[in-house]
Amino acid sequence: MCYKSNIAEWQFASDITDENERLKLEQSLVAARFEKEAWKNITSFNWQPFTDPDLKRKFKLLSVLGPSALPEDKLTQYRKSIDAMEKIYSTAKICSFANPGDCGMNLDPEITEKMSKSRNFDELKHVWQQWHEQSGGKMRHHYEKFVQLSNEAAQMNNFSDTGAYWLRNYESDTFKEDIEGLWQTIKPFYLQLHAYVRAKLRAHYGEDKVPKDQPIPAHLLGNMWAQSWGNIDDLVTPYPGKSSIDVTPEMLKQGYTPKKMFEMSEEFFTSMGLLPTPPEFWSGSIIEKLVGKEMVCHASAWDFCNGKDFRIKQCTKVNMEDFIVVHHEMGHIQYFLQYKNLPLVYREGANSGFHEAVGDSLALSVQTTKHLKEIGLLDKSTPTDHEATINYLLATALDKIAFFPFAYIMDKWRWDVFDGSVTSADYNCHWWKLREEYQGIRSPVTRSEVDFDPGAKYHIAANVEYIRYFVSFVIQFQFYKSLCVTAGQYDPHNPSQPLHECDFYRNKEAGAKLGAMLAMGSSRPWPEAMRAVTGQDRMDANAFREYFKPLEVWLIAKNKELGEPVGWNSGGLNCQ
Ligand SMILES: C=C(C[SeH])C(=O)N1CCC[C@H]1C(=O)O
Ligand SMILES: [Zn+2]
Repeated sequence: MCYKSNIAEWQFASDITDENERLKLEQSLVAARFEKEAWKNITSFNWQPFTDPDLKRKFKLLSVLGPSALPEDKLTQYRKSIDAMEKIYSTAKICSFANPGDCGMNLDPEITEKMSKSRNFDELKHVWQQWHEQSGGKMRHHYEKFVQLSNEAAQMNNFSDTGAYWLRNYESDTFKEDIEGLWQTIKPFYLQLHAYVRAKLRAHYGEDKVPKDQPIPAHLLGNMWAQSWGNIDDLVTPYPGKSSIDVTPEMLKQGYTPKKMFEMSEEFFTSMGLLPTPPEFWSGSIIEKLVGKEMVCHASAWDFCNGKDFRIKQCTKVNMEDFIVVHHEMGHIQYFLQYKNLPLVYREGANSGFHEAVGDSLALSVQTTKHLKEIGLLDKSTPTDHEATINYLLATALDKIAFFPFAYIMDKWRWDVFDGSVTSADYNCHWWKLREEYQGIRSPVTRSEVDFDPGAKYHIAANVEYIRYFVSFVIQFQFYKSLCVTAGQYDPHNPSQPLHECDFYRNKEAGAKLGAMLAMGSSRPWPEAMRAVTGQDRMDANAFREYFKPLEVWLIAKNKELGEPVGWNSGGLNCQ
């Protein structure tokens, strides 16, 4: 709900001190008292029989109080458990592999950089294990407390558990089935990508390190959580030297700064007739890691609900990966701007996945060879023949396809924990069971229930629901395809205009269509917002499959040629 972003939270997130933690807690208790009063007013009305759809929707959305339903002592414990985990995560440090005396490596930027760039099997294993030990390994008891209190709050709101409370956002009785159906559509393609990447990793690290028919060791994918594999594109690119969308070297050569990255992103939005950011955005945001302070570096966008104060906090590095994240965060800001005049209760995304999809939909246009040439980050002579296309689609697939099983298990694991089918005795075993079954990856070191590896990921430490990103990675291709058709940049019957080359930069019609949907906020059920952009009223993986079709054909043929088995033998993890 809009009023959740407030100054005390911002202060703690941008300057982690005991005093700021105390003030944040104090502020959240004040907010809880207000919410409880408002909730008592709302629920004193017999609103279910109301006939005015808009009034009824407002009462429906406001009639769920959330964790503030807890008595103050329990709410305090609930907040303290989450704040403690977020603080552990955001301040955790490890010692360097190469220089064991250097024990000041932070996740952002040192550890992330190492996981992305190192090709040393043992160094990657060291960094991976140390991070999991210093982050998740220090949180288990906080998480156990959080689960108990969060479920208590959910039940006070008439939900069976926290998972059910989270799913109300999607307003669908078949949501879990719909997600499973989308995963079944995407899974065959994921298995092909997994097989190909495993073959390439085996070629680099050797059969003993990356066995043919086994899950891939989790520390070799260029990312701490193996959620996006784009950073190992150099190891897996099909046609080396042909072309690469990683324009980081050119960004550095041209002296790009985080400020320039944000200004370029804003210009992409305004080129489509979308809204510019107000002065408060530039004066209030933190777009580089602060020196001499501990801060939450995980990127976030903030709406202070006064119609003019909107901010981003991001420890931006000058590279292509962060250039995409900048667009992701600016997509949140654009949504805030578009719905800022709606009643507070409607200042949300149509559902949480919509909010995550806005920036990514535009980033798909920004990253095209066509657009990168347009803004001078790619040489005009860069080829766009079939081999270049396969290189481009594979690099994109390393981020967009690899992500699905990770996003799915982030909440499958929590749904299972919240509904009680997994107890704390099996937290870690169940995590690795899902990681192996869905992602086909395995821990590089032996794990036990001394460890708490889920806590090594921000969204579990900070209690941020995650299936929103799974939804986003499906619908962003529906939005992208529809905006491309509107902009006359894609015609399914014209092979000279493939979907993946579409760039709707400066197209006002596409901007108007997207802006109109964003301005709806959460005032209408999300299928109506979906229809406003795509004409469809459901999530549909076909746009995604259409985008990657040339690559899927190529991967199937390549894996056959390599004699690479598709899939893996599961290690038969038996949790208690
Ligand atoms: C960039 C953000 C802030 Se909303 C983020 O958390 N994302 C964006 C993609 C997936 C997820 C992650 O980093 O795990
Ligand atoms: Zn986001």
